[in-house]
Formats: sequence, C-alpha cells, structure tokens
Amino acid sequence: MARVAQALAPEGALARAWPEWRAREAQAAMAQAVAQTVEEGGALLVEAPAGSGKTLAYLLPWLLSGRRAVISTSTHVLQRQLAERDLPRLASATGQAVRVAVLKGRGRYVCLARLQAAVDMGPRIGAPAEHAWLRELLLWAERGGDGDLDQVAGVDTIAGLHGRVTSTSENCARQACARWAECHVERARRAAQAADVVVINHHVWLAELQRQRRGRPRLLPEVDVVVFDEAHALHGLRARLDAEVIEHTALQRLWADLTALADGPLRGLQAWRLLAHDGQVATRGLAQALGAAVSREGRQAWPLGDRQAPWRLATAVAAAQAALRASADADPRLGRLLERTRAAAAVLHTLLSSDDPAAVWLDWQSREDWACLRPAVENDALAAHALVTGTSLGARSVVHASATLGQDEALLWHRDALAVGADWSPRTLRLRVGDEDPGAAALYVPEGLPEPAEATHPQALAERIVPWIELLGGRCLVLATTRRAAQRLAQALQARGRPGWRVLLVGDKPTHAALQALRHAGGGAPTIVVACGALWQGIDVPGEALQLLVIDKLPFAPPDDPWLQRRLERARAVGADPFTSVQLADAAMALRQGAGRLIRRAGDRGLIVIGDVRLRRRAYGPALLAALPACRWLDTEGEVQAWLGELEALTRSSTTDRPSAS
Ligand SMILES: Nc1ncnc2c1ncn2[C@@H]1O[C@H](COP(=O)(O)OP(=O)(O)OP(=O)(O)O)[C@@H](O)[C@H]1O
Repeated sequence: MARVAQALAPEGALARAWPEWRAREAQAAMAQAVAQTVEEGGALLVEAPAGSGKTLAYLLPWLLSGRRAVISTSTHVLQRQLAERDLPRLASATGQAVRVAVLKGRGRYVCLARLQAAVDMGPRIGAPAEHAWLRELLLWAERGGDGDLDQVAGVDTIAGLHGRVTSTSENCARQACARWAECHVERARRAAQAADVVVINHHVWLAELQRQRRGRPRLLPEVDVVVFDEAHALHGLRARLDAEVIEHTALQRLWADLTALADGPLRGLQAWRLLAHDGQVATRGLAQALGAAVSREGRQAWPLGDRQAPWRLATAVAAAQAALRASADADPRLGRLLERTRAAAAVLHTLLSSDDPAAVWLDWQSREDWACLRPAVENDALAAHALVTGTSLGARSVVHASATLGQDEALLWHRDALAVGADWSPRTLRLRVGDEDPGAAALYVPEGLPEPAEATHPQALAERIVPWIELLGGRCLVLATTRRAAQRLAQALQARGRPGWRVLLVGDKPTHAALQALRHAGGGAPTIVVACGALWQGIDVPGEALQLLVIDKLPFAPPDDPWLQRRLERARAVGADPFTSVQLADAAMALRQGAGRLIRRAGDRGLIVIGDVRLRRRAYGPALLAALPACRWLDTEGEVQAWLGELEALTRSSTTDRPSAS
C-alpha cells in the first residue's frame, strides 16, 4: 500500500512519466482501498465519478502486487482502451513488465480457413463488391495482427457475412485445420493462458460461466484478482444468467453448418440438405413474424400471439434432432450439432406449451439481430454469486468499479439489481471528487422541443443543435437511447448540417474508428459521432476534442421489460416504491454515465444538452438533475450562446489541440 501511495504522490512515478498528471484525492483513496482488497482478499464495490480516474486506481495496486488478474469491462472498445492505452502507459511509468492479453468471443475473430474458403468460392451472383471486400479482409487478416473484427467495418452489417468469415466451436477443425498455426482464436486463447492480465468483456465472462456449468474446459486462467470495471453493466447480463437462449445468428449458423456437412463429409447419409433448408425457411419465417409484431427494440415479453411461426421452427428443430441423434455415431461433429439444437428446442418447447406470456422473452435489435430466452425460473443465488465474485477462477479478491453503483453509501442499487442474496457482504466505498470543477460543464435542456415519443423529435433536436455544432467546429458526441433514434438523428444531422461535416454513426462505422476520428479531428473537418448503447459508458475522449455532448432523451427502461417487471415486483415485496427505487434510479444512473463522457480531466470544458422536456415538466425532473455531475445550469438560448462563445474562444486561443491520449 505504501508503494501505491508513493507512485501516486505529486513527485511519484506517474507524475514523472505524464506531464498532464495531477494528484487526485478520490483516485488515491480508491487505489488504497483496492490495494487493501488485493492484499487481504474479499470483495470491494467502489463508486467514483465518471472521469475521476478509476481505471488507474484499480490497475496500479494490482500491477504493483505482482498477482495475476482478469479484468472484465463492458465493451470491446473499452477492452482495447485498457489493453492498448491504459495498461502499457502504466507499465512503462512504473517500470513494471506485464503480459497483457485480450480475449473476446470466438465470433469476434476472423477464421482464416473459412475466410479463405469464402474467397476461393469466387463472387456470388450480383455481389462483386462483397467478394472484393472479402479479399481485402483476407489480406488484412494474414498481415499479422490479432484478426479482431472490431477493427473492420461492414462485417456485422452485410447479411450473412459474419458467419462466413468466423468459426463456431462446431465447425472449427482445430488441429486438423490447415491454418491452425496462424489461428487467431487459438492465439488469443493461448495468450490468455500465459498472460499476467487478461482483459475480457462481461459477455465473455457470462459465456465462461456457462462453459463451466456445462463441464467444458475453462478458457480463462486461474487468477488471484478479478476486477469488474463498468460493473453496473453486469445488470443486463444478470437477466440472462442460467437462461436458455437462442440467438438468431446461432440458428442461422446451425443451419449453415448442417448444409456444409451435407455438402461435404455426410453427403448421401441423410436428407441433411432438406432438413437444413426447412430450418432456414422456418427461421426466416419466425424473424419475419417477429419483425411485423414488435414495436420497439430491446427486451420484451414474447410478442407473438400466433404460434404458427415458432411451431414451424420447433418442427424443423425436432426433425433435425431426430436425424442427428440417429447418425451421431457416424461423425463427432453431429453430436456437437445436436448439442447446439438443445437450447432452441428447450426455448421453443416452453414457448409452445406455456400460457404464461412472460415464460419466454424476446431481445430484439433488428430482424438480423434478436434472441429468444427462457429465463431461469429459480432465482439461483449460487449462480449469481459466481457471476459477481470470480471465485470459479480461484480469485481471492474481487473489485467492482463504476461511476454508478447507487445513491447511498451501501450501494444498494447495484446489489439489488444483481439479486445476489443477502449473504454476499462486500465492502463498499463511495467517493465524491473534491477537486471537481462545477464550472467546467454547463447543462441545457432546450425548451419547446416535442415530447421525446413524438416522431418529429429527432429532426427538431438536430435543428436545435446544428448552430452549436457549427460554432464549435464539430467536437460533438450524440448519445441516443435507441439504435433507431441514433439512425434518425444521424440522418437529420447529415441533412441539416453544413457541407464538409463528418457525421459518423457508430455501427455504420466501427466504434473505435469513429472515436479516433473525434479524438483527432482537431481543427479539421467538423466531426460528430452519433451512438447508442455501449457508448453511454466508459468512453474517454479527453480535451477539446469533445465539447458538446447531446443526450436525446431520458434513458428510462421500457416499462414492459420483463426483467424490469421482476425487479419492480421484488421492490414491492420489500415495501419499497418501485418507481423511485428501480425505474428512476436506473434512469438516474444511466444519465450520470452518459453525462460523464464530457469532462474527463482538469481543464476540460463543455456543454451537455439533454433533449427531453420531461426534465423541465415532470415531478421527477429535479431528482434526475441532482444525479448529474456538478455543472452550471443554463436556462435560455442566450446563455447557451454565451457559454459556447467562451468555449470557442478558448479553443481558438489554444494553438493546437491539447494532446489527447488515444
Ligand atoms: N491523476 C490523473 N491526472 C491526470 N489525468 C488522469 C489522472 N488519472 C486519470 N487520468 C486521465 O483521466 C481520464 C479519465 O480516466 P478514466 O478513464 O480512468 O476514468 P473513469 O473514472 O474510469 O471514468 P468512467 O467511469 O467514465 O469510465 C483518462 O484520460 C485518464 O488518462
């Protein structure tokens, strides 16, 4: 602990290594608490404001302890930020050598063999551009690097492409593969076993727990310490814990793999092709029926009253299962395919046999991207315990870090949302930042906008912010509550913006590339990044590169979200007010996360615009405003103009952009 204090002291190793380094009280307090947890074992929940430097506050004590760790964060982008920026910078400042590995899900890595096969097949009729793209991807993947698809645009947006360039555990030939020695998945897994720290995301963590439950070999090494950064993001996964899940992409892959076996080693053995075809048709039919029935993105009760489409899929799955069972001895791959049909059969069985509309949930993003899940009926405290502690990796110490774990010292919001059970008793630490500058950010809630549910809302909001973006020369991040709203806002900004503006919609553009464009735009083309979902948390764009943060509306979870319903019931059962303790608390935490993207270090200045008039009109408005980081509240457009004028003058007077770490 003394070494931690020394490194953080005003003349310590970090101050010597980084010109921009400033001693921060909250950061030092957090680092000491983490050091104690790493040394003594146990669990620590720590909340400190966005931008207060939590990453370093948990990395430093772990690094100096010399122990092995897994660090799990919420997104791929944050994995990169940790592995490529924060860890190397800290290792070099402290002179501590550290082997870092990043591990993502198998589906995030290029499979060289499958990609090569897709290229060798030649262009598909009517899709020459796709073939050129595949060739370029192969060149890129063979050039070295880690084959990480998050660095490439297009793969998730061109239908069917993802499955052709990545592998699954069933279609992977392992040692028999001609490209085994260069396999990106294998390399990542081997690197994880040998590393001092493995940086994963929460989805990989959930998948690891599921592997363990099914008795499969572990991918993560034994470690002493597990850190969950952005720990609040575990809440979304809690709903999936022990659930049976079928994802649309997994279904498509199942049928594609069956077709591939039918065309290859199993030719003539069964009517495999027909079975795969029926499965594909039934899957498409279900996607279409769902697409016509859903009215919003996200988790919801099963929306189809008519059971025809799921019934067709259940029939196709059952037929495939019967054939696979009958032939499982002929080829081990059939046994693996059979295992893959199990979750689909279980979910579909429940769907068709239960009258309870909440027995199966739908998680909907688009016709290409949806999942059905059968939630765990039992509230399995043991599984929840495994999710939050990391003891299954042998960890003695676990740290949960986030800017949003609760509104009280016991951080009850986080613990309630995880539904772990009363016998989990972590230490808690809630830090405020003493050196926070309440004059650094200003907040404006525009008057006169339509209510956020109105169809005209995105255009009206875009119109309002265009002059401000123009004045600042871009430097703008727009956070939308849904993917649809993000698309509409990006379109509206493109249509109403000035020639030469770069409006980058995350999704069309890889997140990392969009953020780099914002970070390095400087005085060049005005850059606006529009995003939803993951970018509400953790993203770090320090300095003048980001001065205008726009949040489209209050991030209330849809009231018909079945997991939310369960949480509301639990709150009622213990006599708490469900709206205040769950819905309002969730929205306040999400809003605080989003707003925290703006001020990242001393000297940062900017404007937060929240385009939701409910903040002004509804009784809960003040409670939400109180949850935001300290800032000046602006009341009129005149005050906004004056504040932006100040920002613009500051930017102009700095000869270059301050160095912004990428
Ligand atoms: N003591 C320090 N002096 C100067 N800059 C710092 C210091 N500590 C951290 N930083 C910088 O402050 C920024 C915010 O740090 P970091 O990303 O760790 O924030 P955080 O608390 O994890 O925020 P969030 O909750 O939003 O993820 C980063 O650019 C980081 O390099």
